[in-house]
Amino acid sequence: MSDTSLDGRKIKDMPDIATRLKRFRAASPLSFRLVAWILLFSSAFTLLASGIQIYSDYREDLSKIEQRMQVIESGYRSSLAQSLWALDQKHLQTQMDGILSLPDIEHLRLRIEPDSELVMGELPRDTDTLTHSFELIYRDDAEFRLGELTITASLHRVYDELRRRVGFILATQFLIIFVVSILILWIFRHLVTRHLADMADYTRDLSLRNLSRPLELDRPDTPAYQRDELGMVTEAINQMRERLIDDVTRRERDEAEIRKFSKAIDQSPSSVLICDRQWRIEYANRKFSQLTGNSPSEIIGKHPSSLIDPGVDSHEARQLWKSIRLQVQRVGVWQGEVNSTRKNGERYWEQLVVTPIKDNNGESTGYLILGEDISIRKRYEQQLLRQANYDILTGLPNRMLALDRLKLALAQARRDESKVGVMFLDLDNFKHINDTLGHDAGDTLLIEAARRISSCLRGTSTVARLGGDEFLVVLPGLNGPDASSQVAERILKTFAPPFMLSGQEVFVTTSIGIATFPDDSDNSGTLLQHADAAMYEAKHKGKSAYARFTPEMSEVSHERLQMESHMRKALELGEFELYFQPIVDTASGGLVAAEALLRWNNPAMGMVMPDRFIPLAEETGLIIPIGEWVVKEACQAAYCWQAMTGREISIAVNVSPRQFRDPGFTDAIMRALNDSNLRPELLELEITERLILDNSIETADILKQLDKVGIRLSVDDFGTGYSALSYLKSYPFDTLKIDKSFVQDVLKENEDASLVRAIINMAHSLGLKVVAEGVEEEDLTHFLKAEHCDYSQGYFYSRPLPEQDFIHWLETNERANLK
Ligand SMILES: Nc1nc2c(ncn2[C@@H]2O[C@H](COP(=O)(O)O[C@H]3[C@@H](O)[C@H](n4cnc5c(=O)[nH]c(N)nc54)O[C@@H]3COP(=O)(O)O)[C@@H](O)[C@H]2O)c(=O)[nH]1
Repeated sequence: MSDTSLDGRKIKDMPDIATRLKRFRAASPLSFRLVAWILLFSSAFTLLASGIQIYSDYREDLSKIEQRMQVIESGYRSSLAQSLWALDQKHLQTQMDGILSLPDIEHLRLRIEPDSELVMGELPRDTDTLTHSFELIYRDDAEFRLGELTITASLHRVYDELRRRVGFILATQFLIIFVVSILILWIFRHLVTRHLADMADYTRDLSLRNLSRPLELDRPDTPAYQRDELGMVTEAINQMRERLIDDVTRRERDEAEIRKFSKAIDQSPSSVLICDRQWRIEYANRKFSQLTGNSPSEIIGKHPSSLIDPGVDSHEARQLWKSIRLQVQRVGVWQGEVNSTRKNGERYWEQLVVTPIKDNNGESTGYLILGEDISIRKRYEQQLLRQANYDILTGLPNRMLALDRLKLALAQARRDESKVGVMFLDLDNFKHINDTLGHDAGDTLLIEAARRISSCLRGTSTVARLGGDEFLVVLPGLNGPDASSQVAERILKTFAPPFMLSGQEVFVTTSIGIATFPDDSDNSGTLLQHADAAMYEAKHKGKSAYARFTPEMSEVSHERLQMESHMRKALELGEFELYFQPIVDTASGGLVAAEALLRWNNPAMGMVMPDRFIPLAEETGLIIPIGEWVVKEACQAAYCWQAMTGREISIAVNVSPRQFRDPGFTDAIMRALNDSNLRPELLELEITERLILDNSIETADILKQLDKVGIRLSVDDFGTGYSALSYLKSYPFDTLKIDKSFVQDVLKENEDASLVRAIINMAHSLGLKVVAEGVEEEDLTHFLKAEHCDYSQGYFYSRPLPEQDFIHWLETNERANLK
């Protein structure tokens, strides 16, 4: 069967008909063959009939001759006998001449008794003869045998007649056959063969490109013609043509579909492998090649297991594919993640879905393997897992994992009836180191501290970073009460050598609190609280110390917990209040701004100062809603004073680092300004050096954003941090606040006076205004005036005041200034 394509080649059924018709026409035209057969049969029949007829005529001629000889016998016997008896020779001669003149009689021989003979005529030599003899008897009283006459008749005439007839019959037959043949030929050609030729031409030309033209014969289109054989063949060919059109249309549609699917598979974002029933790869799409680096030709015919990971034990790979095969057969699908290897040896994770490809009968004809590179997701998951369980900076387990390990250790200890030590460690002065040497130094310190703590522990122990500078150590299977103390001492000892931070040697100590299971508690949460309480105790003892938990300590720890729980409700209960401290023009003493300072008025704890609760608020994240409340209240207050006094008084608000890093920070600031209608230029945000040293792009961006809308920015507590002057140039600060620790001592310490002087000059050279904090004495104001310090703030002018008192102060001060 010849294959058929859509490019216009002959369709598969066509050559049969076309070549057959062509063969008929070329080698043995049907009409000729038909005529030949008709003529053959009719000629044979006619010849047979003519032969019979000729033979019958021949027999009749022979019989006529024989009859004639009988007639001669009966007519001449007696007269010849008379003539012989009478010896009348003349008469005898006449009689024999008479016989000889008869047709066909050629020879007479008269034997006369006893021994004479009379012969007349010639015996024909080259032809057949018929002879007839009869005796001549004379009857009187007795019978006398006189002789015998033998008559010979020639068949020459009979044969001549026979020949003539045969010649005639053949001539007429030939003529008839010729004429009939021509006639039949013409009729047959007119009625049949020319149409067959048309059909042959049609089918010869028929291709998938010109299926639209139907076969039409040059015949009347009447039912009678439609019903005859040619009509039926024509109809059959046209039906076949229509079926072909349908087939071609369907095939084209199918091919378009197949092309579409094939393109979709080829361009699929997932890798696609198609395997045969024996799991030999038959097809691989483009994504597969991109993913693995293998070209299709390299993997066609291979088993997919060979692609998983050559590094992986081939037995393992085979086992995996065995289980995949079994599951696909049983369940119809296998899904999972496998570790594969690219051609260049790079390992990657792949999510695979393996399904059978089934035919219409539900039989598997092959297998489809869809793959997706999930390396990034996997890495991300592993990262998340790591992030969820490990501290990124030190690589130590984090709080979550540490608590898990603690719970496991407690469960084991319950079974073994052993003890578990829980240690809470906090680096002494970490905040100060972080603030002064910067975050990088702080990070280095944490990493080194983690290393030193770990070096003091056995493999079964766990050291974790809980956050900030806090570490937890879990010591399972303690032998005795002193074991944990010994570990604590070892840790304190490893902290004795200095740490190299930012190129300088720094001595850092740690405070350790210890709680023991089951002596102090049998519950992990409580043990942690107790260890924390013990750690605070150790800190109070003096740094570089450890303390074991005692029941009295739980009260301190309890207080912290209580404060946190109170703080969570404080906003809602309206326990926070803003105090305002004036910032005055150093030269004139007139009010220019006020700093908003937060106070917490808790019914149970009384007035709580920010130093006590702000760190906890930062630690717990509560500083974000609290800080938002502060900015909002401060802006509203400043706007009220403006309405009240008719003059614009700036308001300075402290922003803690945690607040600043909150993604909603700038929005919260803008909301506060919008809600209060305060001009952005009247709001000043006080930012500590610690935050600036963070040095992240986000910090710079947020500062620029705030500056762009006109909000003023000041560096708070300048001098207590790293004091890197470069950042003052890079960031859009307006004001620099010299920390009170320098200001307060300028009159006592020459060094401090020089420093303050230098800071003022430097700030002015950078175009910054300077605020001196902690101005408690009048003499200080003289110094600051002399040094051209722009603004001053301190108890000398006013302590932070509740709003009403501040308004009062404002009015009083205004009046005093007016005088
Ligand atoms: N993130 C936020 N931090 C805040 C907020 N409100 C306050 N704070 C921070 O708390 C710290 C302590 O503040 P406070 O106890 O209010 O102390 C301030 C003043 O009372 C004090 N001060 C002012 N003048 C003098 C003085 O002459 N002598 C002296 N001994 N103390 C004085 O200084 C504090 C203000 O300092 P500063 O912020 O650096 O201008 C404090 O660090 C606040 O930042 C808040 O809403 N959010």
